[in-house]
Amino acid sequence: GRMRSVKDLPSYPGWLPVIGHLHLLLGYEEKKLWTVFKQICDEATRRGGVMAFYLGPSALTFVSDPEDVQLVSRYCQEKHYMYDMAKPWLGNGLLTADTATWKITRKVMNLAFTPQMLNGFMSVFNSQAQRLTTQFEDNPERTFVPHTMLTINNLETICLTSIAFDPQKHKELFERYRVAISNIFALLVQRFLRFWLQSPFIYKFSKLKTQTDMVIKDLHNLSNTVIQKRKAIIESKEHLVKEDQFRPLMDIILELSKEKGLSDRQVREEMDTIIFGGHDTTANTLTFALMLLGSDLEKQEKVYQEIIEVMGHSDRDVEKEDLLKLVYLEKVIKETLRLYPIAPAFPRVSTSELKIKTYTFPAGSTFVVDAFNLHRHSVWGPDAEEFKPERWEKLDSWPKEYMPFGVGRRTCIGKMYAMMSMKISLAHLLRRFKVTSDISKLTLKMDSLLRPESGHVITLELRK
Ligand code: HEM
Repeated sequence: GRMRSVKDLPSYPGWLPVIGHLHLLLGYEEKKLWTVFKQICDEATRRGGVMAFYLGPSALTFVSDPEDVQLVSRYCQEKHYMYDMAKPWLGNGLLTADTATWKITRKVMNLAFTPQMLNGFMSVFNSQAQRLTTQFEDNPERTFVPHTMLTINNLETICLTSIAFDPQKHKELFERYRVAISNIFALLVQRFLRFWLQSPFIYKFSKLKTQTDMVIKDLHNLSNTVIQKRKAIIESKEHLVKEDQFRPLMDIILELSKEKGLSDRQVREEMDTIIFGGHDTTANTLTFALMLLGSDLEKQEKVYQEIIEVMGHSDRDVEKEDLLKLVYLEKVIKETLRLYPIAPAFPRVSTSELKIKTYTFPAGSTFVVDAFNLHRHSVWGPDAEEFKPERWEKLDSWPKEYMPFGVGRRTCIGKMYAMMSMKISLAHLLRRFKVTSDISKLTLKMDSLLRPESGHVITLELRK
């Protein structure tokens, strides 16, 4: 058939000259952002799986059909300028780096994210899961929103494993860091949504910039201090490390940095990026998993029976060997990430001409991969909306219609870390408690991630 140009693309209703669809984003509110975003994604699906949404004059093309998503993930490596808004904090760390820089640093970082390193983290994952279980048990309420406890636990874990910062020893500093990190994203998203502030000139004189700069200064101070201290420790002592022994990521990266010529600043940017990438991602996924299992007691029982089969009726730590045997639990986590991909969409920019359906896109076009709808595409079958961990028995381990950890080469570096830590947390929690909840009451919101907004209460019953 005849190829058409971008101008012929169906466009989302409500387009206005000059500003395009930006006015739809006005009135910043996380819940609204998710509502608008979901409407755009759903409309794109209705319009045949490819549709434009205009940020001013520049089009974002939404795609959610498996073949189109494949093309975009293969041919569009460059990140969108909206990532630049996080650069004052994360600099050229993996997440925000331009492709040329990323190619070099990702190779170095891959050398740190090894199975040995993860095995060394098992003790931290286990003690953090024990801690969480105790907190749930000590909570005076049997029915409560677990989200804050999960989020704090998640941040503690990433601080321990990445920079060996122990929140129990530095309670005040940790609390300051926790508040700063929860503020920074709200501030960055505000800049994006108050689109006039995207202009560096206007932004320069705004109150938002003053606020943001202060928070970033705090965040940088903390990571700089911790890194410098650690560097001194490493250099002052003989560093004998046994295999499988815990070593924070930073040690490995500091070592590699000498070999590979990373500056102190680069080390800081990578550590800040790791902490950002891992600070509440597993917490959100765990909240969704508890909601799903709490609303389906039959499947929860199946998980429980598996845990008992593998670990017996003890409260011992989860060992490396156990992880491989907790196969149904793994399916539960995958299915949770299918229905609730915490990163529901990824913007990417093409570096060459690209043909999608009947349209020809020039280099420099922006696509938004809509993972939320991809995960509900008809290829998943008529029960795509249902929580069915069993479906994974018949699927490839990572089918191409499944992208909870991102697209193309710039996928999540923390995927194995996340799977391991979530498995361990759930094994500890689910053998101690029976969870009930009502997922039909769950509402969602979005800032940098997809999060529960309300209705995410759970009720715990201690298992005998
Ligand atoms: C359930 C847990 C997690 C999910 C669903 C998840 C998802 C993702 C996704 C979708 C991306 C790609 C983002 C994009 O294209 O812009 C990504 C990138 C990244 N994630 Fe994760 N993530 C998780 C946990 C973690 C953890 C625990 C860490 C750190 C230990 C981490 C560190 C990173 C980093 C550094 C990147 C940038 C990678 C690069 O561009 O090279 N993530 N993650």
